[in-house]
Amino acid sequence: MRYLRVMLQQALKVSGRSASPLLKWVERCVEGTAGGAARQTDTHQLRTLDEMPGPSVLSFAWDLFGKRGLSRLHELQLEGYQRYGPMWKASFGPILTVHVAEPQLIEQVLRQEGQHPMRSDLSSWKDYRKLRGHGYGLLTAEGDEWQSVRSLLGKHTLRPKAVEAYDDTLNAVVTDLLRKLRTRRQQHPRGIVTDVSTEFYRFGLEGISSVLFESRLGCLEPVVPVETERFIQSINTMFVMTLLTMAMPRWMHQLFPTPWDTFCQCWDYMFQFAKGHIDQRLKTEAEKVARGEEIEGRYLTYFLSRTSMPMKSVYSNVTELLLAGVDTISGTLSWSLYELSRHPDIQESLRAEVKAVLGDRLIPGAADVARMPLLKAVVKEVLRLYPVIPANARVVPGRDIKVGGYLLPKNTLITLCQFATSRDPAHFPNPHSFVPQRWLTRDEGHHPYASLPFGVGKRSCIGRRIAELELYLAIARILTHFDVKPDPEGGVVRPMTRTLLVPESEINLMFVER
Ligand code: HEM
Repeated sequence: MRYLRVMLQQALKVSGRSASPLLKWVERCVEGTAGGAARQTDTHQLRTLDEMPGPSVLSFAWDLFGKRGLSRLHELQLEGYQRYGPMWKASFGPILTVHVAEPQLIEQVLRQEGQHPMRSDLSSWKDYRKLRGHGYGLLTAEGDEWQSVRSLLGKHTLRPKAVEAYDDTLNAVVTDLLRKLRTRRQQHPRGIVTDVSTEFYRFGLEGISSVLFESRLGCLEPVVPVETERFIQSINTMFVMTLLTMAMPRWMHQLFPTPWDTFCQCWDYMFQFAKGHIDQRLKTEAEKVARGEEIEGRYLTYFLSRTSMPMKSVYSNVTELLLAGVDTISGTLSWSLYELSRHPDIQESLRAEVKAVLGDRLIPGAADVARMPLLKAVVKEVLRLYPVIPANARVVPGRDIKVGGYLLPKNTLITLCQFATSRDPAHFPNPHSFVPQRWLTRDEGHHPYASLPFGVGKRSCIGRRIAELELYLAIARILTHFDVKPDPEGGVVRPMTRTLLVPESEINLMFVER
């Protein structure tokens, strides 16, 4: 039935009637049978978890560990859908999780998430904090603690006006990135910057630090400070170890201590790094106050430290914000340039859009990028194809919930298969192709929950506006200065899961000075 829907949709779209009422009527009729699992609750008895299909514990463990499944977790979503339909259960080590791979069902879950949504247990992250006596940051806090930090931070990160104020700060970081790209291309006989993601990790860290501390770390200087490299390396290793430590029952940590020990060492360094920068920044402020100077901070750490939040929470929040701002930006910027280099026509149209808005100016501001619809469409399309968080999650504590005709007991971990939905031909024709134009028409024809790279609702990404601004400013300026081409000797780069979705191999790009 699902394929009938896809064929009907595509046939109508090919005939140029994508926005027609006919398509909507067909979709409604077909969804009444294929996507209507939810509606079964009205007429049928709810099914239990025992009746849900899914691989046996052994076969899933074999998929994960025997067939490199940990790095292919995003592909296992597509395979799971093919084998079991839109909902299936699987045991990820000691954790039983229900996979949900249709936007209608994801919407049902998110509409029942309650006042204080819980993403997932993130057991190993929380275990580490308990072990060391650290506080929780926004990523790991729950309940009232989460709510109060969210309200505080949201004032400075979610309001458009507050975020626009960061455009000068971020543009200064983009200026350094351009200089670094120029140096790197000059060092290569064919103007190629190898492994662009490494440079973009540094850009991500420099960007989020400038927003958090209003001071620079020097990540884009010719000689990168050792501690920032070590911080980035700690994030990478910690993400690899997250999946491993969560897939292993706790008693195994003693039998095979390396993953857990490495995981803790990475976090130790990240907390230490963040604390060092916060203490340094606050000391400078205190000295200014002592000299009777006015302090006028516009950076997040300053806002946090002026609240009644205990310092322990300031440290953990800043650590988690630093962490959240690195891989997310690096991955999305790498894939954006990778796809633009392979689609020179789209790159040219985007450059024309930037020029039309900027005129003679070279540096856009927040108000300028807001007038660049193709730029926004490119980032949306990149995040559809390569959602940084390929599988989001929710746990609903306290009560059972109904999803797709099943009754899910309270505390069930529900995996929201965003990678599968955003590559679903029922919602995105030609789903594996880079087609930013699909976001430019008013009636985009897909379910609103089909591509949710930043999540949705109360627990959605708090850094979304900052991330988008940073990406828009960087892409617009890179294209103003360079033609970006693929490395003629490079091949196709595929994504892989490392908790987050990252490029599986190096992305090498040719930067031609304009
Ligand atoms: C392309 C860039 C980014 C993407 C795709 C992204 C995506 C996400 C997603 C999917 C979530 C989970 C939402 C949910 O559970 O519904 C999330 C949460 C979060 N993100 Fe981002 N993110 C990005 C950049 C950033 C940046 C730059 C920051 C820091 C300024 C950040 C900070 C956070 C935090 C703190 C949370 C937890 C929010 C909460 O639990 O209340 N993110 N992000």
